[in-house]
Amino acid sequence: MRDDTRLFDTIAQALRERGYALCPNALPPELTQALKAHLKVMQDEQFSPAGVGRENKYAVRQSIRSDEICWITGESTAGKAWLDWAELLRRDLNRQLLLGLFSFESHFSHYRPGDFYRKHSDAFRGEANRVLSLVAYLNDNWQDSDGGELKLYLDEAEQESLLIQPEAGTVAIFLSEEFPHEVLPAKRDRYAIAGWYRVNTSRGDRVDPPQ
Ligand SMILES: O=C(O)CCC(=O)C(=O)O
Ligand SMILES: [Fe+2]
Repeated sequence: MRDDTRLFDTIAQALRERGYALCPNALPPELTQALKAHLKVMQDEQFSPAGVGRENKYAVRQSIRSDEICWITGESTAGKAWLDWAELLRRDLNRQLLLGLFSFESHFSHYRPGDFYRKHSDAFRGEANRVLSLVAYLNDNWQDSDGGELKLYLDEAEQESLLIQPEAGTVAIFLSEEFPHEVLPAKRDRYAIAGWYRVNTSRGDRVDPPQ
């Protein structure tokens, strides 16, 4: 596998300074290829409507998000390669930023034309579950006119925001509690992976994250 030390350094520095990192061409090209090839052979039935909320509050709410997802378990070669890469990043960020990231969960997402995910936060303040969000994009030749950007709100008043195009190889990483964001509707199919690093908040009889 190629050496991603410099990329991980850049990500760590951006997280330290701003709380987010946007990196075009960040995924190793052979990993991007493998994930795209895997998406092509995946059947539509492997995807199911995405929900919102955690555990017993989880529910499909198509007025909030209309994409379909498939959790990545590592059973496929491409899925395993992705999890391996996310693990290298986890270890490096823990070493550099002392974040204590403990586990990682991620899913493929498919937004059909017109699909969206309204403004949301990936974690709830004070509930130290999802600490860091990692999104990787898998779409070739994305054009401005295709829409489908990730809109990341940068300040409390949500006046300032960034638009990120879901171009293959681009990776967006941000502190889950700090940056509300939304997925704008696209004019073409939009494929991505969304993932979250969590800290271990297990205590007493409650195991969290759930096994
Ligand atoms: O696909 C994206 O750009 C972000 C998706 C997202 O925000 C999520 O799944 O929580
Ligand atoms: Fe999100």
